[in-house]
Amino acid sequence: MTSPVLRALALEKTYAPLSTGATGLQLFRDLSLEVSAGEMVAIVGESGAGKSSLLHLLAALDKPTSGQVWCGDIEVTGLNAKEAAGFRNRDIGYVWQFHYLLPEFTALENVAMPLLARATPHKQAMTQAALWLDRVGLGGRGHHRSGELSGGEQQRVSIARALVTQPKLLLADEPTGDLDNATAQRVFDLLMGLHREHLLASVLVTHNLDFASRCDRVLRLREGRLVQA
Ligand SMILES: Nc1ncnc2c1ncn2[C@@H]1O[C@H](COP(=O)(O)OP(=O)(O)OP(=O)(O)O)[C@@H](O)[C@H]1O
Repeated sequence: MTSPVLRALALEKTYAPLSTGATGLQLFRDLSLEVSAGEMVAIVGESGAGKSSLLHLLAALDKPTSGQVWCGDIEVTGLNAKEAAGFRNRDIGYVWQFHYLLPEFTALENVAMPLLARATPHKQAMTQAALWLDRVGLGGRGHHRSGELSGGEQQRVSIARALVTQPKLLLADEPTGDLDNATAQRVFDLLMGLHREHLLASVLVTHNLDFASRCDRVLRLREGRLVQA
């Protein structure tokens, strides 16, 4: 039995009350999660349940009040800001609801960005980016500025950008939330295909119960914990 790629252990996250009058909030209590290579776990839950906040903890974009996150043998929760940035660049592919591409840069340049950020030689980065654009079905669009592409195409580019570094872990936060039904279906199929092909450990946050049901497991975030949906 292979050990899980991702382990979240007894996570707690509490926001303290603020002097502005904002009340405190206990978002997670004793929340645990394990995801293995080749497994896609869907996380569903009401708006405000904490789905995005959980992905932020898993990706070292935020720290829990207590508990640990491990990715392989890296204790994610123990990383300082610089180490966390390196960890995200190396080990995580993150797909957001909004693509966050740089509109003035070409699709190729956007996909190459994470490789260039880790000082991969320019030519090598561009070759890898072109391969990944091909894999998401946009081989012919590499020299178009990302702002000239449709919403579905932009999300495909952002998937290529997330995976160009060949991470072990894929975190996707409502990746189809901004798309019409047919485009959402195509983008989900693409993500699922790449997940399987690369044997990723994947966590998909979605409000789409049809997509969730196609994942290996569906967990519902309720009252600060993950429960079987
Ligand atoms: N820095 C913060 N301080 C206080 N509360 C916060 C902070 N960040 C998030 N929250 C609160 O945590 C809760 C969970 O937010 P989150 O965006 O994770 O929910 P979600 O399940 O992803 O919602 P949606 O489905 O609408 O995207 C919300 O009530 C939000 O206001």
